[in-house]
Amino acid sequence: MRSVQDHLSLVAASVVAPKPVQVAISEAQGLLCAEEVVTTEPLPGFDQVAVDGYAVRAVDVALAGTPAPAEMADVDAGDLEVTRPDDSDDLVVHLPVVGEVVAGSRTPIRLQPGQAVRVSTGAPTPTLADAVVPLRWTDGGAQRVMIGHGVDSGDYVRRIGDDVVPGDIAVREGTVIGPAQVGLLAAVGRARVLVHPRPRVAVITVGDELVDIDRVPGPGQVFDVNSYALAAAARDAGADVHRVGVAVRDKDRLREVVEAQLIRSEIVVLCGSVGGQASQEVAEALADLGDMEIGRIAMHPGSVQGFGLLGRDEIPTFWLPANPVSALVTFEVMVRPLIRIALGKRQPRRRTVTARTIGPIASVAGRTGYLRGQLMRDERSGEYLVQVIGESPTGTSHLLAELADANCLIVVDEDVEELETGDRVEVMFLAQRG
Ligand SMILES: Nc1nc2c(c(=O)[nH]1)N[C@H]1C(S)=C(S)[C@@H](COP(=O)(O)OP(=O)(O)OC[C@H]3O[C@@H](n4cnc5c(N)ncnc54)[C@H](O)[C@@H]3O)O[C@H]1N2
Ligand code: MOO
Repeated sequence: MRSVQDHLSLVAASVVAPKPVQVAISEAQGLLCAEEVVTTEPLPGFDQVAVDGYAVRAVDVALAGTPAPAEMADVDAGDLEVTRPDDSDDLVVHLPVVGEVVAGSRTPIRLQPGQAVRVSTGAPTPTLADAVVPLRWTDGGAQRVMIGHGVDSGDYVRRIGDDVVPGDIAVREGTVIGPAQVGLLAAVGRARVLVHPRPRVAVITVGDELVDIDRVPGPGQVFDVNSYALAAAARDAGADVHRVGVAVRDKDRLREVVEAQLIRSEIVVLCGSVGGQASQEVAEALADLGDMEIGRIAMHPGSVQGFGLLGRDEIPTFWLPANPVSALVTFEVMVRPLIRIALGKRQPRRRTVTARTIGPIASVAGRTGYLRGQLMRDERSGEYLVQVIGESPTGTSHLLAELADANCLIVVDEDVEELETGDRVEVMFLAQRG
């Protein structure tokens, strides 16, 4: 019997990541960037107004909002006036408003000393203006504006290159492209980006008793659960999935179905009939396509598994055991990491933590156990606690509802048969629920 680690090393060595491709940035979400996206233009691309208000020279409004001297005469320097309103001890500055610039305006406006320009957020800053007085500190005047509060040079102005300057890396190679990265790509004018594409995964189920969910099962027949569940697991891992569904077991027809998937996939997953009588027939169908090795892996559930490099392009092809829990657990342990490697992920494995058991756990000696569990956190100590779902470690691989209740897999070492309450054990997170 081969150990999980040895089998995993063998299958992982076989994966060939698809070549990076250019995709539209709207298609890039969730994928890994395969290039250093170097900015060629500054961002913002020009000095911009950051708030609705009046563009001014800060020196012209320096007195606004300052206490009036005890004795003062109104200052009138050309069009600029400084006065003290009757109802206040503080000075205000009055400036002529010589124009208006809105966002998107193409005609540059020049401001002379002692003038103001009405501006809106995103508008190009008028030449010579070095600050904007927000509307709320003014009377909103159209011909002349009264300003009750001074600003410093640079206030409420976004400088060219504030965000990124030419030569900056907007998105690094290896970064997962999320909403902010998509935004940055658009901001620097990139319509397309080089990414690691999703590996294509085909899922085929085999079994005489299987019918698709759009049919009514006859006596002894069951719905094909696994092609749906495995397709969902592959998609969850990041693959581009083709769910073939139930294939007939006839040797020639099955070979054709598998062959058709080998030329359009990076990974093929077959599920069903690997352990029992029917396996011979499936094995014969696959024999023409390459060596499929069927053996026992030291894990439970899901010890019987097949793996081979099939077709002209030696496509990693898994043959997974069909009990629904075994199918999903073997996918989790063996196939998911391959999909993650093909995606370019640095960390292909699920996050694991050490947890303390809150009850005894039985496992099968000589095999690594992947048991359904409920992971919790002790509110006071912050420590992880874990409870196994179900009692028996064997004969329960059909209990899919138990897996649906689990939020983790408890990973029990090969040489451990019994964990006692309070023992420490490794736990693998499954997807977060709720
Ligand atoms: N001769 C042996 N028989 C079996 C062994 C063994 O070692 N030697 N191991 C048993 C264990 S444990 C498992 S797990 C399975 C291995 O998987 P198979 O692929 O051979 O399983 P099947 O016999 O095809 O099906 C098992 C079980 O699962 C149901 N099933 C099958 N496909 C689907 C599907 N797509 N959706 C839902 N349910 C499915 C099937 O009806 C059976 O009840 O083999 C044992 N036998
Ligand atoms: O090998 Mo089976 O997957 O234990 O139920």
